[in-house]
Amino acid sequence: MQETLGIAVITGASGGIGALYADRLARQGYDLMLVARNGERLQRVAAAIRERTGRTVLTVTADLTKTDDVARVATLITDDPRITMLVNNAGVGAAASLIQSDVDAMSAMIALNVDALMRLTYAAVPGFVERDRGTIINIASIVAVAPERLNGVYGGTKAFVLSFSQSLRQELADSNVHVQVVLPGATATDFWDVAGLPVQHLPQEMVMPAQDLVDAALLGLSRKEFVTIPSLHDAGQWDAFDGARQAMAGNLSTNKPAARYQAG
Ligand SMILES: NC(=O)C1=CN([C@@H]2O[C@H](COP(=O)(O)OP(=O)(O)OC[C@H]3O[C@@H](n4cnc5c(N)ncnc54)[C@H](OP(=O)(O)O)[C@@H]3O)[C@@H](O)[C@H]2O)C=CC1
Ligand SMILES: N[C@@H](C=O)C(=O)O
Repeated sequence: MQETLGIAVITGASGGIGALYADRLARQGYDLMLVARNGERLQRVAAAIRERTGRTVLTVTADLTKTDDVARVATLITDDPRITMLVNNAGVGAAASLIQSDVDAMSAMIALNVDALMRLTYAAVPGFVERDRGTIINIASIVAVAPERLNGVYGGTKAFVLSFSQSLRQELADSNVHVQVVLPGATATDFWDVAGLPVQHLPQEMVMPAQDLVDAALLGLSRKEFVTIPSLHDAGQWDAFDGARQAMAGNLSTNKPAARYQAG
């Protein structure tokens, strides 16, 4: 068996995109720590990967909307110097409008998509910096830049993931800790059932198989990409969008209101 590349921690690994990351990273030579709520599904994913790759696969049953569970996973990450990668993938979405959404469910979504991701990143980064080695992969969404597409709270959580990753990347620029943020478009997983809009209801030309999404994202990672949008065919569109943002950034804070806001 090839030597280990360290342990990759993957949240939301009991199915969908996370389970595919688990498979692909184990094949690359990572041992795994897989996190999700459904222990039985996690065990099945882990057993299949052990069988296929011979890698060591640990499972951690945790509900990442719960403070104590997040703290438990954070401690596992902080305490284990063999961990070299964190894939912040666990997340839920919603298709309902603000008026039709249950505000407690929205709050739980923020706890998972934002707070858990932030806390686990805080748990991983200091050790990665100290050892000058590590990779953080944050799974955002195209709704980070197109929030009108689905539920607004969901879009807001993914905008957080993008902004947080942009800032983190800048902060870690002088280290060997790499940050990648992945913005999937619609991907064929259980996500859509959980979100309340079966994937069959989407135009099928917009829906990517989950295997293709993960393989493309990992190819982007191997090229040291920061932002990876597998479904965006014209990469120049992202470059123009981000270039406009960066050009504007230097003009956003001044000591006088703009002329259009000066009375008279
Ligand atoms: N599918 C899509 O179209 C898109 C998905 N994404 C993002 O991709 C990521 C993965 O989603 P995807 O694979 O599609 O969805 P799935 O619903 O297939 O998988 C979600 C995973 O997250 C886990 N999870 C859900 N809630 C919790 C929780 N409270 N605590 C711990 N784990 C939890 C689930 O496991 P369990 O139920 O066992 O806890 C499951 O393993 C999400 O962040 C999503 O926002 C982004 C853009 C598009
Ligand atoms: N990226 C999906 C959700 O997050 C979508 O295409 O809406």
